[in-house]
Amino acid sequence: MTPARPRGLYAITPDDTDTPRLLRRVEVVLAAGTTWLQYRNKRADDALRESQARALQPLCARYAVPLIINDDWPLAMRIGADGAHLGEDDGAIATARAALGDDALLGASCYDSVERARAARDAGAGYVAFGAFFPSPTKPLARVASPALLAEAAALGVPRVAIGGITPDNARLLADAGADLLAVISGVFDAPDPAAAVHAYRAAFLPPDPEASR
Ligand SMILES: Cc1ncc(COP(=O)(O)OP(=O)(O)O)c(N)n1
Ligand SMILES: Cc1ncsc1CCOP(=O)(O)O
Ligand SMILES: [Mg+2]
Repeated sequence: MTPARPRGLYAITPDDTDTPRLLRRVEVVLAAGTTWLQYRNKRADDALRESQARALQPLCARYAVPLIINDDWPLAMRIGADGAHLGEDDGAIATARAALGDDALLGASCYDSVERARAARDAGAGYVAFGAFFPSPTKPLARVASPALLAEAAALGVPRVAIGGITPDNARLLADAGADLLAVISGVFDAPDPAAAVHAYRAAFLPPDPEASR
């Protein structure tokens, strides 16, 4: 299942229907050091989602970054992606686990509920995601979660992902609260310098820089 304790940035693609541009934007983020990449595109139709996901595969492979497909585990299975991420409307975790096999990265949205996370883990989720922790420009109506949830979920024994309105300025609060991965769309892809943003998110997992407070 999920390899030992991944930590860092879990970048999620923006709704970009221009495939060459999407690939250019993603490559900057991969080169800067994202830990995982999720392909998510709410503006693409099925055919475009499949072709974009397939185009991202060799790029992710070049940087040794796992590619996880949002919403659609059959697409992940068809193209042999590294995994899938499922929310409450995206099908049963147990069905996806049975189809994708033990090695797939399989994540479940758990919103603000540790009970939901426990059930997802028991059904085969390899990581659990909570949020939104902060107002999200991408999903303004997302359910709200409190950082204390991340510590409560530690006992589940699977990586904990935080999502929703995460910026370089609030990232450390979530890392310190127990998040293993910070899932981010706008904070990375809408940043004036996406590579610098990736570095800033990664820094949230490092000891504080004593020079910064001088
Ligand atoms: C890592 C991660 N966490 C949560 C989500 C949200 O999933 P879902 O609730 O299905 O919402 P959509 O992303 O489909 O709008 C996610 N995609 N990734
Ligand atoms: C998919 C999703 N689920 C909860 S918030 C969110 C969007 C995250 O995007 P951003 O990092 O721009 O807030
Ligand atoms: Mg979904």
